[in-house]
Amino acid sequence: MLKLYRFLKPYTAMIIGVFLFVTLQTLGDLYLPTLMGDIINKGVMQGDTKKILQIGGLMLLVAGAGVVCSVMASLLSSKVATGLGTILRSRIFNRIESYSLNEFDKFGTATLITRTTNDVTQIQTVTIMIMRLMISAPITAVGGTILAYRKDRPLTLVLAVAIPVLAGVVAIIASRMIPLFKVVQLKIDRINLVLREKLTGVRVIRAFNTDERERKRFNDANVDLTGNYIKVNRIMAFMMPSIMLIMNLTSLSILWFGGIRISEGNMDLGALSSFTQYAMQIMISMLMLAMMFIMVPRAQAAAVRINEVLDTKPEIVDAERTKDSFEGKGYVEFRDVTFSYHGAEEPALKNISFLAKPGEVTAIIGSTGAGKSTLINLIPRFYDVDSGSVLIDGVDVREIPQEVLRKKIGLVPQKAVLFSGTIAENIRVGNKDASEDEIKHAAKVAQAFEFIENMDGGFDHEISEGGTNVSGGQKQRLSIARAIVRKPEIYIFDDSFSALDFKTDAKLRAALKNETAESTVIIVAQRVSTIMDADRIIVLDEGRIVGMGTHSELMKECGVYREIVFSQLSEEEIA
Ligand SMILES: Nc1ncnc2c1ncn2[C@@H]1O[C@H](COP(=O)(O)OP(=O)(O)OP(=O)(O)O)[C@@H](O)[C@H]1O
Repeated sequence: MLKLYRFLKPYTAMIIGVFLFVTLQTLGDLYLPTLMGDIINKGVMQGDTKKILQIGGLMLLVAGAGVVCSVMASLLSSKVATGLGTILRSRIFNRIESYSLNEFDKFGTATLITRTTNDVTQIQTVTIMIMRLMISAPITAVGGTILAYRKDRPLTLVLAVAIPVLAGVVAIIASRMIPLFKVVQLKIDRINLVLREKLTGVRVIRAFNTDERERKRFNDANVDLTGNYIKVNRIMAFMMPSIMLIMNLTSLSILWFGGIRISEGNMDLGALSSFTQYAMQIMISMLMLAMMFIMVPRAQAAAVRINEVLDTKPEIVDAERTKDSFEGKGYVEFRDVTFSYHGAEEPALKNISFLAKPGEVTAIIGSTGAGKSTLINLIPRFYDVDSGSVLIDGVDVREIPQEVLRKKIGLVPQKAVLFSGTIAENIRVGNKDASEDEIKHAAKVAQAFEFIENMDGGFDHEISEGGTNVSGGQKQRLSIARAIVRKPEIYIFDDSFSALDFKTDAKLRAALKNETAESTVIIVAQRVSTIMDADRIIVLDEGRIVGMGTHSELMKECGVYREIVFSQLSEEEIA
């Protein structure tokens, strides 16, 4: 956790302020029992009303000042802790933003959300606690003991017995509670995961009537977390009465032995009253310290999880020496590329070599799981190759700054993603400087103009979260318009026409032809009709290229291609 506290640097002055106010408040609190003793001895016992009012006034003043200090300390410590929370959240977010897909695969989204929200809140809460108690608890414990000792030496023996007993009980309880606290975060991760899947997959869940199964999954995770909290609270329930018992027994012993000492004339009533209060202050401060030691490991677990995110360096970073002078505009070349996902036994792509040129359409076809999307993902450098190289305009993608590389590419992913906001804003994601006319033109090419115009508000129509208020085909067309408005050198369509009917598919491809005349177009498709007239068709099978050429060439030479074609087209269409 200390590692995270390096982010507290901008708050140094405020932290010093917190420590100062807490110290003043604690000193005030320690002074009050002495004043109480004085009021009894010098005022009440002597029947001196003036003295009572005098000391009483001073007590009010000290208590009032204590309240002001406490309010100030609370205010400043809250500011520091929430400030730390803000810094941590933005650091985590920035780090996650820099992750390549490998790191996303490694963590999973549910835990990244818990780490950015819940774990940071843990750190925030404990930081306030630490700032308040780190100073006040030791001062109270030590100062209280000295002052109590000065009031009556032999009576301190009671404390010498009570404090170790209290410490022992708290240690036993803490040792049981800390492991339970440590697993809370993991259980919250689980709930987040189930909840996320349930919410994003609600249509499938309804369609397949798996509500019961999902409810059970959520209930299991929920009951598991509740069970954990119940265990914690059971221990807490045992802790409070035990501690109160020890504290009350201590008070009783002090009053008992103090009474004996008073009757023997060795102590006065004022000293006994002060001593009792000091004893309580000492014990409460020890309890607070114990609570801190219980809470810190929980925050420590959160800190470890946050540090894991912050310390995970993205595997894909810009090279120290990057190149941005290119020998062309849109050449994509794979040279003997082999790639495996982390932890996979077999490479997803093996010895892939081909060249896609500007002004040409290169299509990739193959059965599901053949490696088509994987191949596409290597072009914008979402993953790095194991061996071989992917070159854009003669430069290895690993040597091109990622921003420059991705500016060259207009990617339409397999699963169209829309963000909440207007249709125009969604298209503008492709090019933030696009004019209204450019957006309309892109929509026209993507065959989206008509349906957009028919919507309430047209281009200002609001897309709901996750794009649920547009159809699958509409989503795909908006996603295509987004790529077009970018005017990239390289277009990549990853199975982006699958949700379109044949007529719209054909119209869109015809309109695209003019738009992409000078660009390199790479199309992944399941439908042969979509790619039949491509300049080059690459046939992938189990991660290898098993055929490359035009439709007619492949019909003659490539068995796998023929098989795909025969399974989809009628004989007239083939001819
Ligand atoms: N993130 C990942 N981590 C591990 N393995 C993966 C990952 N993504 C894909 N794979 C595996 O890599 C292989 C190729 O997957 P890919 O998505 O490239 O196939 P595809 O040809 O695009 O299939 P489809 O047409 O069904 O989309 C598959 O065996 C798949 O299980």
